[in-house]
Amino acid sequence: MPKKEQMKGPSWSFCCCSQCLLLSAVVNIGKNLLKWRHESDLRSQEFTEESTYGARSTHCALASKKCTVIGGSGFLGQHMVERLLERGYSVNVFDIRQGFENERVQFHIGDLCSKTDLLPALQGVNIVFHCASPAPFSNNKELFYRVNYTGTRTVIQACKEAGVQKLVLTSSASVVFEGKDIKDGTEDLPYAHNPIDYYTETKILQEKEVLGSNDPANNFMTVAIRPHGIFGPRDPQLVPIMVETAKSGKMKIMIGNGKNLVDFTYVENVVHGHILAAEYLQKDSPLCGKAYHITNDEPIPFWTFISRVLVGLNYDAPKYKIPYLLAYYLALFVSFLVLVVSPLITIKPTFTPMRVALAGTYHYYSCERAKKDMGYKPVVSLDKAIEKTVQSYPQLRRASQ
Ligand SMILES: NC(=O)C1=CN([C@@H]2O[C@H](COP(=O)(O)OP(=O)(O)OC[C@H]3O[C@@H](n4cnc5c(N)ncnc54)[C@H](OP(=O)(O)O)[C@@H]3O)[C@@H](O)[C@H]2O)C=CC1
Ligand SMILES: CC(C)=CCC[C@@H](C)[C@H]1CC[C@H]2C3=C(CC[C@]12C)[C@@]1(C)CCC(=O)C[C@@H]1CC3
Repeated sequence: MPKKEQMKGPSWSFCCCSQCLLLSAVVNIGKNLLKWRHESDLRSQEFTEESTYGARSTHCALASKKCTVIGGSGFLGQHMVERLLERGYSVNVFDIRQGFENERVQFHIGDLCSKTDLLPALQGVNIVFHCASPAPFSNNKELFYRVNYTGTRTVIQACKEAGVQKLVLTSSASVVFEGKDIKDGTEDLPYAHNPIDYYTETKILQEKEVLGSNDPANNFMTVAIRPHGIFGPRDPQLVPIMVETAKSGKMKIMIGNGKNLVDFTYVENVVHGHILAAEYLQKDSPLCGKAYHITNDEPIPFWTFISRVLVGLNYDAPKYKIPYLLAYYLALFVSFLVLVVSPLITIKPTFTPMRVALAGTYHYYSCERAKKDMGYKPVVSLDKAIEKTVQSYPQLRRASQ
């Protein structure tokens, strides 16, 4: 809407004959209209230029900017919150713990499996980002099922009850991965019949629930973002595990021939994909009820990525190679031994068939659908992302010997 002063009536000039008055009034109205039009063009230009979120986001961004990030204390969640605040959203965080301090954020601490806990965090909210999950390497099957599956059903019910219009789920590209090569996989690949672990099995159940609940006729729209291998500053998982493995001397051998391409996705790109999805998710948009891969769009050989991060932190890159199948059957054998001795002792092996599969196969995904439907383009290149990540972990850097 034009500002008040731009709406004010025409200003009268010195001659007071009726023709001059009329002429002057028309000229002034014309001038004011042109001025308003020009300023409103500038305003919308400014918005679309400052944002990388495309023209369609204008409507949504102006309509409602109140959101809740479920899992907002976690690695991805914290980055989501920071970017949303920068974009002018008002942000609630719902999480089982408070991961950081920020006076601009309203924290709601609770368990997402409880609707009573959830509802206060969803009042007056238009968009919910659901990026909470138990850690993928946990062995607790019951917890995965309870949080990822039944908990997500509770999130959906609570959203509907609170009148939330958009639900954006953080799923995972692994929902289609069965431990066999995937090259440039699209979202049309079927869900894995034999998911690599129980975490992935429950991510599949979760995604199906969220996409199945899409109901634009009743003003409830859902979309699932499938990132892969998220990394970046403050990640407690990927880089710390790599460094831990290197420190223990177990990072000397590459699994496979070292050529298998994999997606590693910088956290800011993942965040960008989520916000785009939320802003493009409209009643008539193709996003409704669909899944979208979000990657760096620069697949890299798994061992090249590992080596670049390790060398960046002053550790040695792995040098030796072991054939993939040999490593896989060895890991199967280790799992079998662990099972046999499990009544006597509990061992948590690091060398598991699932990890061998992740390290030795191709698994990279096409993000063409996200490019087409929401204008997605990574905002940070892989080179820059690795550089930023390495710099962000001074405490993990090996002192020069
Ligand atoms: N990291 C990766 O490479 C990938 C991750 N994803 C998905 O991205 C999402 C975010 O992952 P990431 O940021 O790495 O995970 P984090 O573990 O860092 O963050 C998840 C957050 O959710 C919280 N949480 C767990 N259970 C509950 C619960 N019952 N109620 C409320 N909050 C809960 C966690 O608390 P606490 O820490 O105490 O458990 C944590 O704060 C997840 O859905 C994951 O499946 C997808 C692809 C790749
Ligand atoms: C050889 C070695 C010790 C490598 C360390 C890197 C791994 C910790 C990561 C390499 C690929 C990553 C990955 C995930 C977790 C961390 C890695 C195994 C996920 C399983 C996280 C959750 C998902 O949704 C899928 C991810 C696939 C890739």
